[in-house]
Amino acid sequence: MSVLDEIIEGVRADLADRQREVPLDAVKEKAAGAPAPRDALAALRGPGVAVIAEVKRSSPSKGALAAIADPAALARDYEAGGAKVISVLTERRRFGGSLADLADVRASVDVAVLRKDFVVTSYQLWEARAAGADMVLLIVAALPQDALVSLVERAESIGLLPLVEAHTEEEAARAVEAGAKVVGVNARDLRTLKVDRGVFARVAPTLPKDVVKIAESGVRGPHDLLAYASSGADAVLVGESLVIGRDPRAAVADLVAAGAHPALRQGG
Ligand SMILES: O=C(O)c1ccccc1NCC(=O)[C@H](O)[C@H](O)COP(=O)(O)O
Repeated sequence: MSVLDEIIEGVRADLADRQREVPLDAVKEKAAGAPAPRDALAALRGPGVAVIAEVKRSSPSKGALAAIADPAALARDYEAGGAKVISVLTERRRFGGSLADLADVRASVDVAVLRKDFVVTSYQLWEARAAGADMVLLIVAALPQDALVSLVERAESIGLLPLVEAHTEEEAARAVEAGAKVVGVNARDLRTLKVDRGVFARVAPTLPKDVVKIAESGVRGPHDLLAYASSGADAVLVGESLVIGRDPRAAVADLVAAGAHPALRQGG
């Protein structure tokens, strides 16, 4: 069994518990009362290379990273540094996250918020919207194509912008076929956890021009952002290097400054 399979097994078990406790209609009712979605697509299409900063306590590859007692305070620091979107890992067993973290973050910042999890059913989309999420991650490797297509459609229909994640050219083609407007290319192979920063340069050029391209994982500082930008990244998604550093606000600001360099893309 791969790491991804193991994670999804745990996600399904936790999901079954929540579905027993809270019927879908109750989640939908909560989603109806959630604040209107923020325009994440416009934020990502703006000038420069956007920074998506992640709230990440732990990971299967590194174990415990940072305690993060107050995710909302961390998110405010990220926003003050210039992050365009805040990503919140809501998976509990391996990442130490929760939907409560996401709701706290969403109530504390003015930028869009991404639910980063292992979504396998539309119930999780409704949960995301009910907690205030504006974007949701869908991982191609975790979903058969018919499920991916229907989750992309359902996400959009309830006001969530799907970020569809690929790791290979074949997965990127599946993301586009499923109708993704935003595709993330993850340098981390979720089956083996190996990080290869060269993956983005191989996969991103196969994506259509109008698709927003996000380079995920392995950003240690501005030099990695610049390398991804030179291969066509519209945005980078950064977790570990921000949460383990001493000054997350300054670390984001350094990335944002690098991404605003006039030699890089200017949006549109
Ligand atoms: O981070 C992991 O070890 C991991 C393992 C298995 C599935 C997903 C995993 N991470 C999710 C992510 O994609 C990253 O949190 C995100 O891209 C940020 O990456 P990084 O900046 O390298 O923390």
